[in-house]
Amino acid sequence: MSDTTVTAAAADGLTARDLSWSVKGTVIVDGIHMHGGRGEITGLLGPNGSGKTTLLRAIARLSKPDRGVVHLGGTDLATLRRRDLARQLAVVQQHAGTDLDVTVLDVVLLGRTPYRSALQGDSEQDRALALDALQQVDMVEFATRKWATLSGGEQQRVHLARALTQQPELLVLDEPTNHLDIAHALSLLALVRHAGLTTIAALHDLNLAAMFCDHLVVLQRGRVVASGAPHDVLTPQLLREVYDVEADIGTHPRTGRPLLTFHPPEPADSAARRARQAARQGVIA
Ligand SMILES: Nc1ncnc2c1ncn2[C@@H]1O[C@H](COP(=O)(O)OP(=O)(O)OP(=O)(O)O)[C@@H](O)[C@H]1O
Repeated sequence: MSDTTVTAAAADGLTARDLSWSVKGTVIVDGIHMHGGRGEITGLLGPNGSGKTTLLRAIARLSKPDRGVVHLGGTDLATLRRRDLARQLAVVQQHAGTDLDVTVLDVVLLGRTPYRSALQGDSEQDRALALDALQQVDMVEFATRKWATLSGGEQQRVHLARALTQQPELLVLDEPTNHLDIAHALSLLALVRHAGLTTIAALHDLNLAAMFCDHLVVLQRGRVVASGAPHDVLTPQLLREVYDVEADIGTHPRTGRPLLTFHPPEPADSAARRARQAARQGVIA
């Protein structure tokens, strides 16, 4: 059986095995094993600096892992040429800005690049796909606007439109809601769910993660410390141990998903919390 041959375990969705990445001798993500079900949203959680972006970059082959493999539908992503990889996965990164003097529609049409030759222009079908994606993210009236004039949240929605226009199997989203108001955050995640793509998304808002993700993976200091269904993962104990916060976990009356209510920290706890946070900043052995 060749490396790229489908195996029973890896055929369905995204599987990372023993994925590790380090910089100048410091291990940033360490031996990650995770699975994202086909057509499901897997939420990647963890405090600032826990390794979410680094892991997403290694999964998307934006950086080369030190070791480990990533399979999508049974294919080892490391075996794909750039163009084939771009047909398989689309990435929406944090701070993915560009200073180019281009329109919003031009940015979305970049999603069609993997499907055409260097000399080929945009087809009518490309434009129709791009405009449809802009419609879905509620940005179609901005199609002719200069990209650089958009707000952070508008740029984020356009980046999702570009990723959808790419028609990938896998969507990799790094904090896709961080610039969005609550209405657009909810509608963007609902749109992602409706798209039915295998999706892995780093999220900071735990209530949004609970509401939209099928599966959660929690990172702490570059390692997976919990993974499973939202109800199983989001416990008061995990929130205390990983985020150093106190919370009550109820059930959303309409969705049946976990509903988190956080306790404001007591002023007297601040010094102890800062000390615990400083202790957590340690380098991974
Ligand atoms: N190229 C690099 N050189 C040095 N340190 C790095 C590099 N890339 C990442 N790190 C460090 O690795 C750790 C993990 O970073 P990463 O961006 O993956 O965290 P994150 O979980 O996405 O954080 P956040 O929630 O703040 O976005 C951080 O401490 C970061 O400073």
